[in-house]
Amino acid sequence: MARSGTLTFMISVQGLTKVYGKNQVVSNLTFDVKPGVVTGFLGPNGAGKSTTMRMILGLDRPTSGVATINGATYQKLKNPLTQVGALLDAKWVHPNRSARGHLRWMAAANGIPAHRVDQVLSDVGLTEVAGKKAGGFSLGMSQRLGIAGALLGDPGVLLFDEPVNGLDPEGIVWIRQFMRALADQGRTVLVSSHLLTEMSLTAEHLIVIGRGQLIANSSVKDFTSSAQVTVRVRSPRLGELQSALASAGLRSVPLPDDGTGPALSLENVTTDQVGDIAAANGIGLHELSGKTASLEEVFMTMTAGAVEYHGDASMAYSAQQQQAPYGGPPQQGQGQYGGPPPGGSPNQAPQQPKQFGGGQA
Ligand SMILES: Nc1ncnc2c1ncn2[C@@H]1O[C@H](COP(=O)(O)OP(=O)(O)OP(=O)(O)O)[C@@H](O)[C@H]1O
Repeated sequence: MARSGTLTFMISVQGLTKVYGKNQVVSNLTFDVKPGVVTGFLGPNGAGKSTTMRMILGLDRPTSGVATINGATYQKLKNPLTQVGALLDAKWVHPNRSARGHLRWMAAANGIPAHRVDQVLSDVGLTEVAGKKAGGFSLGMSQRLGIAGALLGDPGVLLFDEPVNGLDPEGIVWIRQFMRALADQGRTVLVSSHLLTEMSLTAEHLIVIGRGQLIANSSVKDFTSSAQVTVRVRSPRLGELQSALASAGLRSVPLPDDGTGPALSLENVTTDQVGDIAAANGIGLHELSGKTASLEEVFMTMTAGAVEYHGDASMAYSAQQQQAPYGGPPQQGQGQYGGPPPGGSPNQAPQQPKQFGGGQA
């Protein structure tokens, strides 16, 4: 929980930088992630989200800067799984181990009481398939199992890397609601995604990065209201209208005739302004329309030029991800997931996660 009366944030990133060879993949990132809201960590593919999360979790060493959880680096946390949980790769699980067996192993390796296993299985709706081999789980079930693992130590801080990737609509809604419930309990929840629309439905706050650099750190509301409005106007007296608009200080650009006749386009003005100027000059209009950029258009504009295309480096990264998984010693068989789910995906309604006891921070 937040430390009342202090400004201690649950996750704090200060000047975090990571260089691989000649590539600076995370550049001087500074931000805090606060409890009680879902914070979206947004950026195009290759922007550096996973690398940042891995540095926060002590899995990658920063080239410079520091990331802390509850005021300490991951390495210095006492009983780390009781302070922070993470889902980095849902398929990271021994395929021949049952869901319950996997969690029992994790609990035993981290000194967590065994009774937590059935609690978190119930929280994520996997009780009925707890005895089935995790290797046969659907992606949605695997994500639930990964989330159960992250919750095992009842931590106040949670990180989820692209948790909705590849999920069906039902699974996406479930995860969205579950994340919000976790935040409502006072936890700090950082969720990465490359999809702004998805994040705008899940998160209240956004940290946006492109090419490893901070692009925005704002509420979803502020971020999305920065969407640009484009006004399109047609008139039989277009030349006169353009002059009148220019006299009023509004710059317009002629649009090619799309079959409806020549038109003008204006940015960052309202249809009211254009209509008033036309009326004041006695110019009739045949069309006056405003179009707000979609969220994805805003995102694309903001991160333009910041999209990293994966080359050989991504292969190096995949190889590295096969190393020690988060939360315990390495397991065999990582990435060998396959086969149909044994009992289909658990269709039950999302349950509220167990009330967060707090007290860790
Ligand atoms: N171990 C590594 N060695 C070399 N380059 C790496 C390594 N890990 C990551 N990178 C590179 O760092 C950049 C950022 O990768 P990262 O996975 O952090 O981005 P991301 O925002 O999480 O994107 P994605 O969603 O595609 O994984 C990419 O260019 C990636 O290839």
